[in-house]
Amino acid sequence: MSDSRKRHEALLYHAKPKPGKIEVVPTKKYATQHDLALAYSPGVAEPCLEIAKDKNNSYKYTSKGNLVAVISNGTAVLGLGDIGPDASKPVMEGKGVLFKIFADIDVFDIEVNETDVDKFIQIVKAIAPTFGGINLEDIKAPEAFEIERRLKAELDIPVMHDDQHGTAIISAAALKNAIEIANKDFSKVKIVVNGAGAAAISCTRLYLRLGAKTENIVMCDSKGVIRKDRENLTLEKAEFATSQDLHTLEEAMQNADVFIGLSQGNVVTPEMLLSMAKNPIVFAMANPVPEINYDLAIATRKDIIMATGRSDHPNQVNNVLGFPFIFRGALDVRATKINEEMKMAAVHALADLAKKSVPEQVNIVYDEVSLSFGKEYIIPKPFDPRLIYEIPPAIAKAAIESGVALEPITDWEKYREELMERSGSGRKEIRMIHNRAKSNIKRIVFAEADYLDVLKAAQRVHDEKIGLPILLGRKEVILALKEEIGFTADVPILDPKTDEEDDRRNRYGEAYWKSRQRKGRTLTEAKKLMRERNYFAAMMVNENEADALITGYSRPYPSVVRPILELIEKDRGISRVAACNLMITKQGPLFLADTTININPTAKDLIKITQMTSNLVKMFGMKPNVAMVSFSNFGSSKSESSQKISEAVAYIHRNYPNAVVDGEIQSDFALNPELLAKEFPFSKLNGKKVNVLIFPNLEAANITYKLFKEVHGADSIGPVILGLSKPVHVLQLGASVDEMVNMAALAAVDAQQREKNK
Ligand SMILES: NC(=O)C1=CN([C@@H]2O[C@H](COP(=O)(O)OP(=O)(O)OC[C@H]3O[C@@H](n4cnc5c(N)ncnc54)[C@H](OP(=O)(O)O)[C@@H]3O)[C@@H](O)[C@H]2O)C=CC1
Ligand SMILES: CC(=O)C(=O)O
Ligand SMILES: [Mg+2]
Repeated sequence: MSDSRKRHEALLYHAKPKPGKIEVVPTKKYATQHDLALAYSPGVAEPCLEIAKDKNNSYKYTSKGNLVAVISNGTAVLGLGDIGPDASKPVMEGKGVLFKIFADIDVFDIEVNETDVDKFIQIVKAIAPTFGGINLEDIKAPEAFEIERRLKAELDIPVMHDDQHGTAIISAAALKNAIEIANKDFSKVKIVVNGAGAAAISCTRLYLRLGAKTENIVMCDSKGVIRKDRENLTLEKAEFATSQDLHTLEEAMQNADVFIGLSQGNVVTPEMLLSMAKNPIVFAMANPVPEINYDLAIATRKDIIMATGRSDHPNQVNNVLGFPFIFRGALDVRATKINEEMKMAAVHALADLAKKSVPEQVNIVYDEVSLSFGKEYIIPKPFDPRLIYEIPPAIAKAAIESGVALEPITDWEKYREELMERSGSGRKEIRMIHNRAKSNIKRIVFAEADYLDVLKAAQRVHDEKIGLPILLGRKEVILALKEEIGFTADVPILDPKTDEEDDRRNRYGEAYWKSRQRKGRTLTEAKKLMRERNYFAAMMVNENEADALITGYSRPYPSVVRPILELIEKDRGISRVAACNLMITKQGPLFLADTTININPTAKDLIKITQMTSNLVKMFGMKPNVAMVSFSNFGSSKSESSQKISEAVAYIHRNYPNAVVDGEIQSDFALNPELLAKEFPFSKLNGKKVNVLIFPNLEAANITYKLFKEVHGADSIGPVILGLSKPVHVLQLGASVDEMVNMAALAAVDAQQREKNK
């Protein structure tokens, strides 16, 4: 995209459909006069009086505890310099967005027209009662140092100058990892820091705490190398003044191992990079234009480890990875400060996270095949969903241990769950299934492991200890893909077509033939069929050589379901199988059936589908509340489809009077308790939260589940086949890695359950 297109797009993004990026949203009901009498006068007086008695009550009755002020005077806005408070507002709104989306923290952005240090401090102190924390942003050095130091001392809520400490934490974590990858030693690396402002000084101080040596550091400002013989140095610059006979950045860069840029765009040349030591580490962090362009840098040196502050290249070293999570941890224990211990805990947590295997959704967001720790992935990506539950606990723990937490956490598991919920990545039900799968590891065959996404799912199942994957498919392809994605674990790989599997094929073929000999199959045919992956995999489960099977990623659903139904017996008492999808919606989990198997079920089929789905719901630890949906309500239409539903409902009511099942009912009545109570108070669903929808036919069910997925972005598990005697599940063609992992977890729990019921 051309520069003028980019500029136009950025302006349009900020201007339309509403100017700006953030708005205030009420968190309480405000629909009726009664609601307003609580929200405002007279009801509001009560919390006011409670807070007047004890100001700590503001954490109980107001949004203070989750509200952070992002405050700037616009004197050092990104690398744009002193552009003033008005012009800084888009950046401050942007920080507000990042606080919210990454850590569910609410923000008021406050742009202050004041450069005098005393007055600025006075203003911040005066507004501090509103907030649970204060994030100072884009305030230039040296004023930023005094402002932060005094506010920290004089306020009892966490105060952090993001450009100093957010940047220091992230860049220190990234540098720690880069040094490890480059096989260098923190105590020996020669570091050039370009810039001697708020960010540069704090970053360098933190590197010293990680083992860097003052004598190995050369710092430059806009006038060149900061030497001891320079006059009128600020205290902070004097801390890093060198006695080496160096004058320019160009001289300083010679043989340097590390370049840290926190200055201005385009001040580093390719020649300077070429003069650096072997395997140089270059963090060009000025925003929006780095000290040297990313592409130019990597074209100049093949051995470079390169990072910028931008999101459009690998290795984004930017404080966005820090401030949301640092404040989250601090607010959650009501820390009075953000201290050195908390910062160090964040450094190590971030550095360690980069070494763990990366969730698929991160690969998807960043359009990567497989991110893994190395030169182009030295630090986690901001959209990594693990940040919210890995970083704040580390910070909260450090706050508690260092004695600055007013409300220490004791139940860490619960806290982790809460953090997951905040990001929306929690999905309680899915986590519950994952956790249960982990409690008793089962062997899961992935019948199409020679497909990249299937292999990635198997890798996650292995790494997250959800199950023990057995990989089926073309062995050489699996081995090559395993190497590509860094799946190093030694797990079984079976190729049903090769001679190596002769033995198994013969055994499986014979067992299959025995069960089908009166249905027209010959032994030769049966053995030949075992070359086909789905037959082979299903027989593995039948013969108890695997506990569960996941297949269907690469072929149309019917062509996979057919052999499965031929090979796997139905459960006792089941004449027809069905399929259910669990959708994780904003209103909670919803089980939909039959989404993929019975095109036009009869009343009898609907009864069975309801029973099997209810059993699945119970497997998730929930009570089924079943609405049998239609286009009509309780007999309002005499159509064939409405009548078959009402027939099924009548049967269930007669034979299972305690089951919470009702219909036929329209889906809006089923899902809206107030509407239901008003119009159909007699319904068994009255006062219940419906979590199962049984549809009159496959068309309606299938369309609905796909609409949920596409329009609402609802996560799903399924289609789960109901009614088979073994945990065998067929994916929809092209299922995502997440869907496959969820399905594998469910299959494992299914296997555990059957083991228990034996
Ligand atoms: N990636 C990230 O997460 C972050 C990046 N940054 C970036 O770091 C830069 C500095 O921000 P911040 O510290 O807050 O600002 P400050 O205003 O506090 O400091 C700016 C510093 O840059 C120096 N400088 C300016 N031009 C040059 C030059 N040509 N060569 C060497 N030094 C120069 C100034 O020198 P002098 O002292 O002589 O005026 C000053 O020391 C900005 O580009 C900002 O975008 C900042 C925070 C986070
Ligand atoms: C990222 C940031 O805070 C800055 O560049 O100022
Ligand atoms: Mg900043």
